[in-house]
Amino acid sequence: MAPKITVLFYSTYGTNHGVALEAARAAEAAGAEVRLRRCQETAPADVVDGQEAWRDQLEKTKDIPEAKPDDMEWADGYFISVPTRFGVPASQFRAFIDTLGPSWQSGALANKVVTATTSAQNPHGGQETTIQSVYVTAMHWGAIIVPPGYADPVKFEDGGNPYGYSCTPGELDETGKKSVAFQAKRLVEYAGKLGN
Ligand SMILES: Cc1cc2nc3c(=O)[nH]c(=O)nc-3n(C[C@H](O)[C@H](O)[C@H](O)COP(=O)(O)O)c2cc1C
Repeated sequence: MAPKITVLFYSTYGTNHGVALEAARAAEAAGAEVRLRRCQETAPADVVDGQEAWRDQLEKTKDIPEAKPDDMEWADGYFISVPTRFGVPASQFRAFIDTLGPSWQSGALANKVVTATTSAQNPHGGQETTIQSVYVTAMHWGAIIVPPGYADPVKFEDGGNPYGYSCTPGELDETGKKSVAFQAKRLVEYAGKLGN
């Protein structure tokens, strides 16, 4: 059976949306069944509407289904991409995560493979801590974390974050896409090995 992967993202301005699209493409190419899901926008409508770039991004992704607990229960693995906010994941991601209490309690989140990516305005503005924060939550679920490490030569060209691909806005170039694809393929590979 094809491994089932949920690509879960939140994106205010499009960077993590771009990463999620690459991840979904690569996971499918690696043989997975993929659900691409976005975290619901929780910022007040007047705040979103007050920024053209934010409003445009929300409009652009309106046809991507919002993530539901079933998307997490269904999958064998998660590819998570979220922006850095003051060194940790955006609250829109956390708001979704906070709906997962019953799924966790029933044991439905255990034994999944997880990998994460992020973006931040500054290369040292919290990319590593954001990804690690996602992994801390994954550990509470009993997940198996699948970081890229330096297990592919592309990791010596993409900025070299071993926890997960990370970039600044506008930086997702061909090398970045190769890195995201490697990370997604590795996730699918390990989902398959575990055979949940
Ligand atoms: C409230 C807020 C907090 C942010 N905190 C950080 C930060 O701690 N470090 C940093 O480098 N960038 C920070 N940024 C910039 C975001 O990380 C950047 O906009 C994001 O990575 C873009 O991703 P997106 O295009 O998917 O929305 C912050 C942005 C906002 C709006």
